[in-house]
Amino acid sequence: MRNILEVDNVEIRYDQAILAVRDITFTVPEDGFVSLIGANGSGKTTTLRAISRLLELDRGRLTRGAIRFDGKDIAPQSPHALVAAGIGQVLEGRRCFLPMTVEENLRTAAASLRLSRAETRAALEKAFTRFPQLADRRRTPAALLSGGEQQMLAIERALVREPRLLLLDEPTMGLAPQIAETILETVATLNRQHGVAVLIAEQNVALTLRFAHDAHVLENGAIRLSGTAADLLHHPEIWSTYLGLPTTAPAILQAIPA
Ligand SMILES: Nc1ncnc2c1ncn2[C@@H]1O[C@H](COP(=O)(O)OP(=O)(O)OP(=O)(O)O)[C@@H](O)[C@H]1O
Repeated sequence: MRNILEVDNVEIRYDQAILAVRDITFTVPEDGFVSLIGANGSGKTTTLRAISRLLELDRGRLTRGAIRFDGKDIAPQSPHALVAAGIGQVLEGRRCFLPMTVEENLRTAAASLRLSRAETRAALEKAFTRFPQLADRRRTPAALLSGGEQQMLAIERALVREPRLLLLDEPTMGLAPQIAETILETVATLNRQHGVAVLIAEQNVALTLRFAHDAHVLENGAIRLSGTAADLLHHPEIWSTYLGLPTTAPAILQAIPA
């Protein structure tokens, strides 16, 4: 399968000095679901923001290496052009317009992308089919939604343009386990049934490894471990560092095929 995203030996600095990430190399296949795992400050957000070219807003800069989306270097492209080319991003912190209703939030996203009326109607319908909870609350201001519903709305705002690659920055942060699972299940369905490639940054390692195909563990701005999600689920370092488990295989993981 062709790679929709290639991150090639990337180094990123902030303020021309602070080295945030280095030697980052990985790919996302066109039908891939790839997870970046790591503690606070390990470099997940920096990597995602580099891909959508939002780094400059934080005075960050790619100082080495290259990022290619769909075979093309992203460096000369604007964030807007990358959205038009097929990158959808759900930033950290569930960005939606709080005073606006669910429907208004989706319509605003559609309008900013200059979708036609028919396209907007279709996008709304798809959003409400994927997350029926949002359909029930379509006239509710986003401020009155639960954290999980706000995350669903933030994801749907990114999907309005039908991206080919969806970037998600810690979508399950602070959510109840059942809601976190619903969110990742929906993302996995999008990937499986609609062929949307996914790159997700997550601290919820156990959950993300259940859904991702491949994962990379970031530590202090560098990739420490890479592998299939199944391999990493069986890696003692993952159990001890990220799952808080002893380094002998817990029974629950024995059931998962290697
Ligand atoms: N705007 C910035 N200016 C300077 N340094 C920054 C900036 N943003 C991030 N960093 C530094 O870059 C490194 C990577 O941070 P980053 O936010 O990418 O990690 P993260 O894994 O996404 O963590 P979190 O889960 O907290 O978002 C950290 O050392 C952080 O302090």
